[in-house]
Amino acid sequence: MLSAHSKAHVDCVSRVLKNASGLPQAPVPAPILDSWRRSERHRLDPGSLQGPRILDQTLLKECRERAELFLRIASEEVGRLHGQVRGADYCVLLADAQGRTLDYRVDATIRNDCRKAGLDLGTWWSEGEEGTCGVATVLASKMPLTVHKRDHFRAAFIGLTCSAAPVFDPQGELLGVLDASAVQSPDDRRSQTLVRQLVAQSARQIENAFFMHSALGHWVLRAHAAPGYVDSQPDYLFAWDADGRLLALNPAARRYLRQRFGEVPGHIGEVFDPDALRAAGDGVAQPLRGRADAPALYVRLSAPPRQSRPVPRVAARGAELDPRIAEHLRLAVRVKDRNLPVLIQGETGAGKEVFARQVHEASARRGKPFVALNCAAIPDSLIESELFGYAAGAFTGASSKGMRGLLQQADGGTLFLDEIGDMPLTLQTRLLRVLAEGEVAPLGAARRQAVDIQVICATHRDLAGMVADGSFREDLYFRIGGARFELPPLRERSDRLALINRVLEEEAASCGEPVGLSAAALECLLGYRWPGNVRQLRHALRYACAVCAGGVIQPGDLPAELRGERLATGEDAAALASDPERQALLDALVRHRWKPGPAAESLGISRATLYRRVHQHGIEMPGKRRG
Ligand SMILES: Nc1ncnc2c1ncn2[C@@H]1O[C@H](COP(=O)(O)OP(=O)(O)OP(=O)(O)O)[C@@H](O)[C@H]1O
Repeated sequence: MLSAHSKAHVDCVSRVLKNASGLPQAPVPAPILDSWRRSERHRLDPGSLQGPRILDQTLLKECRERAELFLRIASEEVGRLHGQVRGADYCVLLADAQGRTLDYRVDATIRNDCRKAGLDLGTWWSEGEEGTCGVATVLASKMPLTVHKRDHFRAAFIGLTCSAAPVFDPQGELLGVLDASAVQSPDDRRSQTLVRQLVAQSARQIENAFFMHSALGHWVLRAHAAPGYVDSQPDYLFAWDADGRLLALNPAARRYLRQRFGEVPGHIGEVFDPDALRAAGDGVAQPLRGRADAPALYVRLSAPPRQSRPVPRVAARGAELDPRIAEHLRLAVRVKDRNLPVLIQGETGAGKEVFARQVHEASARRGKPFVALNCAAIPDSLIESELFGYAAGAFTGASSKGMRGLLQQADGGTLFLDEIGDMPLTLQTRLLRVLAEGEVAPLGAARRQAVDIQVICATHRDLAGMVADGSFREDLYFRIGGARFELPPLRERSDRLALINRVLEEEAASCGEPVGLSAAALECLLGYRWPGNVRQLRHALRYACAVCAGGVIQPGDLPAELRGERLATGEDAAALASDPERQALLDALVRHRWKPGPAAESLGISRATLYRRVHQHGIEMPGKRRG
């Protein structure tokens, strides 16, 4: 039975579609009206209250794997956008070119409301099925849009406001859609203008980061109509190979070329005069006039890095592990080998899963399966079948062969349950039974099956507090918390330098070429608070590897928040960087992997003098805790 509100919506859609050409002014913007017409052609029912389709876990995993590079490059910016809009209760979705939500950020406080309204990881937004909605309508129109409340075609979504923008790859293909949505918003569509602009800006940042990734190893021209923005926010990006063949363009550069040449030329020499290009070096941004009477743009040209470029290294791999973590590891292995469950607590991104894997690998069960489930990353409705599996034909839509659950897959090995605090109460009860009885009952199966598993759980939540407020079972809390280990946050770890090196090596390897860190960039990394811990470090270095030119990461290549904090503490980064004595000290320390003896020797000073100067210049030696 439709509510009066939904019924009014259905009447409005029918009236508008019948009379749109006769109305002096349609009540919705033209792109929305076009989408309503398409939705009608798809024979969708505007009165339908059904939520969107949701991918099953296997398909979601496959889609995420296929879009791995896109998700990896976009991740930093998706998080940044969420940081900007979460205060106003927006969630952020990143969908692929088919409209499947593959990355989703939402605050725990609004997660349930969003889920009820149809927003979740794995939701599949196609205009043919869901009608006019943020992601699908942007996929069809290929431009940033707000689909506000009753702009949606189906009544199921008329409470939502969705502002979305397309993301194109450097060859001009649509990669997906970035979207910020809220369950509650004022009725006036203009209230969403700012959010739409933020989303469009973030979509551009993802496109530019994607461009930089594709342009690795090639000539890159950054350009802007104003000289001051060439480095920080270039509007146009062009990349070409040694023969001048244009390989990658960001969408603005593609539009620029289409407007001036009618189509995209194949060679950079058709766009800019080669002599003028040669003159545009790597120094101050130069004005460069394009062919076809284009007005001059300010540009900076970056040459491809030389293959055998010397890369500054900062410390040996495998440097010491933080002693607290080493001790936790030793104890956790002993506890696990005595068949006691291990509970890992720590801030988000602190490396709880990495730690759990290390414990498994060092335990007697090494070589046996290690199976992980993140209870916060999949819908409640899927956790049950993921964990317990189901028998053939257990429910409508179930696979005819049935499915082995993770508990069975982990038989003989270790099951890692991440974000255990997000497990629904009903499943907590079933899990408790499995742990107590060592038997699992798949959905719809006639018989129970014996399983031999050791469990490691992790959470960043206050489980004791959840027990107190009744959202976590006390008996399960005691059963999984045989031994509890608190992982220190990255900012407190004494092995930060070694971690930075290890993660940089891994990220550079996935870019396919060596990348080094300048001393100033290293300082930014060492001095930052890292609220997102090692995950944030990884994303920051991934981003920096994608955007840095010349194979050495400079402070300007790091995400803005890392640079911002340094300035916010009152230090003037430019002044620091331009102090020659400080720079010489840092260079020597970095070159000698922070070993004071060799660094002092290379500078021709004693160790005592080196320490004094390091102190005078406020340089923090890695391995020392900040006071
Ligand atoms: N010791 C490490 N060496 C290299 N990378 C690490 C290390 N610890 C964590 N990471 C990286 O940091 C990211 C987050 O790690 P992990 O998933 O283990 O954190 P978590 O604490 O389980 O996160 P969450 O709280 O979101 O569940 C991953 O990309 C992982 O590769």
